[in-house]
Amino acid sequence: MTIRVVARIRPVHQTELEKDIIVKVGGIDGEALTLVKVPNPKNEHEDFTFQFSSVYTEAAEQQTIFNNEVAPTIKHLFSGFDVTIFAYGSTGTGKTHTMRGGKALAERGVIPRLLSGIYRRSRKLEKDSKGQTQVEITLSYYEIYNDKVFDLLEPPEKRTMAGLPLRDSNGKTVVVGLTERSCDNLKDFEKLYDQANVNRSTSATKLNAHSSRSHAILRIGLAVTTGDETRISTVSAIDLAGSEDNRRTENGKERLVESASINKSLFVLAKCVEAIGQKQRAPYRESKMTRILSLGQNNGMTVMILNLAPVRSHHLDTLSSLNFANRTKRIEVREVENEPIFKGCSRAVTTVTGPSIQRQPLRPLATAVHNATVNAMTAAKTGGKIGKTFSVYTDRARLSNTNARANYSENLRDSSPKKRPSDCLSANTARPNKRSSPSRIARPQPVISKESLDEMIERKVSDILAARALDQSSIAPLHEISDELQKRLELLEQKIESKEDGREQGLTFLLMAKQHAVRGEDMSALRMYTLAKDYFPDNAKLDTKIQRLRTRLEEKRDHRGQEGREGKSTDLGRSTSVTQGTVTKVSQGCTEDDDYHVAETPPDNNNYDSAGGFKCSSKSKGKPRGRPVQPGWKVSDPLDGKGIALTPRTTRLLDIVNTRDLAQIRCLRGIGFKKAEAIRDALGRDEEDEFQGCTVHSLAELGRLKGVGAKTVENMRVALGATVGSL
Ligand SMILES: Nc1ncnc2c1ncn2[C@@H]1O[C@H](COP(=O)(O)OP(=O)(O)OP(=O)(O)O)[C@@H](O)[C@H]1O
Repeated sequence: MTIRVVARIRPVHQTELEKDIIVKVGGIDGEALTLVKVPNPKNEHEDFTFQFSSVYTEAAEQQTIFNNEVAPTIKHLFSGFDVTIFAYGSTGTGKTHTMRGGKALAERGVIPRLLSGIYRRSRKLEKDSKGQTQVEITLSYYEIYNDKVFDLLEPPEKRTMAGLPLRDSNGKTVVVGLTERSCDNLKDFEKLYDQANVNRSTSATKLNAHSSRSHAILRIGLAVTTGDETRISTVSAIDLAGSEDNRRTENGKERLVESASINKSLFVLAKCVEAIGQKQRAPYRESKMTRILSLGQNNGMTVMILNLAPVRSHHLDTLSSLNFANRTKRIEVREVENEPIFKGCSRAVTTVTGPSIQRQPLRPLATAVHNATVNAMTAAKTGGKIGKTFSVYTDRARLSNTNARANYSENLRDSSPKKRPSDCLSANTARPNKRSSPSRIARPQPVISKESLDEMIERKVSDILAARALDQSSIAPLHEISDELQKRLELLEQKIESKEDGREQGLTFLLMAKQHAVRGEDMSALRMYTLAKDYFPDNAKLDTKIQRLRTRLEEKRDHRGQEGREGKSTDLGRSTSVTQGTVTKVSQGCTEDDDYHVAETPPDNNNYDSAGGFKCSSKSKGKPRGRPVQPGWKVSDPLDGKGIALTPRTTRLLDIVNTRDLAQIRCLRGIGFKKAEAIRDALGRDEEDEFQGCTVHSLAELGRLKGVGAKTVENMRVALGATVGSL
């Protein structure tokens, strides 16, 4: 199913003239309105024609738009599908009017009507099930203003300069720290919504007296619980800010900054749509709005309402919007409903259906009608002065659209919950068992030279990896592959994947080593180089570096030892013992700037608790510093475990990690929900549980946990510096 795009043309304003109307609408063969026609700015006698699922004129009422475009999605929302409804258009075209509308009953926009529909259905469901089914509705509402996210359910005084951060969680972008309010009835909703809208950034511009200066996103969470099964789905109703031509707005400085931010995010959105159309990687991360909207990535249903002004003064903006919408309508969205959550079900289920599976593949509708009127295209391209090109729909398109609305309802009916992520899982994740294909077995084996075999393998591997990156399910079936080829293919694929992972990790260690070395932190640099060695075992240059650092550290230690014996500079009380493959360090006075501190004496048994855990010398004397190494935990790093004293900062970091408490771990810098879960799972949920939970004793051990890595460790550690600084 593709994104449903419908166009709505607003009435002419009092300040505008009827004679300036340039936007015309039509239908194919006199059927429902689906066409928008706008003259070519270079040649008024020629029209650009665009086709959408539905087109609404200025006469269309709020109720009609809701009934036709939004009401049908409510049923699917209750079946566990996510729904996204967003209004797009340049400034003053009626986006806020469509989404929010006025206070009078007839003027109410899509959002209040949607809520009304949801409450009505909830009550019916609860009543019909005689209370067996319970529905909980929650709301969050926020705006993206100057590329910063602000909670609209909180008063503006509570805003921080930086706004709220975004995180990726289970394939969805979430706003961290957003208020979520439970809302039981329409009255409460309206109160909350009205209050929140007061908090929204709006200003008067020359083009709109109440121009939205931000993108506003209302998220309605629905949890339908029957017995021990809960189905969660979300509607996102988004009122985007409108693009502005600042030659016409005469915006002042502040408005210009806002405008630049709005235009930039809309530009990124257009780039995303363009990239999806060309099967390229979409630059979602270039703007917060595109990350949140995740056009083409979010499962479920997406409806875009394209708002247009009918008059000439908006001519270029109208064409630009139409062109954008024309591309958007080709984006496919996957109809996958959210998996139900069962009481007592472990989180591991969600990791299995993680981002790579839930995320939407970025590909255009292969069979989409390409709307291009050759004449119009040529005119637009050769136009010269107008720096915009338009790909335009032709009236003679073969697409039969006899009853667009009926088709839509049909589509929705077809998309009833037939696919569940878990059902799709095997299709998406399991590699096709090519050997079991009878056709393949029956086929005579082709005679292939070794060279061409190698070439075929490499090509196939790149194809598969590329396809996997885009969409697991889109891996093309492999034809005509012999058993031998298949075997080699799998081996090579494994090799490439593990090599890539390792290389990347090794390079990260090298980079960090260099950074430490530049800052003169020889001990840390040595540690990072030693870690990198595992990944580049034959690198002679690396050996030299490690050796040089060891020598330097030994010299320093000797120098300090000498100073100590001479009674000088004993305040730091540092010494280092560096032996082949092992750096032994014990802290006398743990400071903040270095993780590795040395004691005047080599480590002895006093530095360990009875179970082999670490005890900090001096400062934390008597306090056990580590926990016993649990069975199953492998300490292989020469720099780990015994002999290393930890700074307060490192200790704090390890303590947090060892709590296995997701909330605490998530507070660490660079750790989102997914990473926190990975860490917790790597350690075992609970020390007592069946995983035989283990404990992390050093940064190196932490860095080796799945999904962590040295860079993340360093980030967490550095960020903790401020909080433990006083220790
Ligand atoms: N279908 C419509 N019927 C009646 N009035 C409309 C309609 N669409 C828009 N308007 C009016 O046009 C004006 C501009 O609309 P609105 O503020 O919704 O535009 P917008 O696209 O949200 O603009 P911005 O991007 O600047 O926020 C408002 O006064 C609104 O009431």
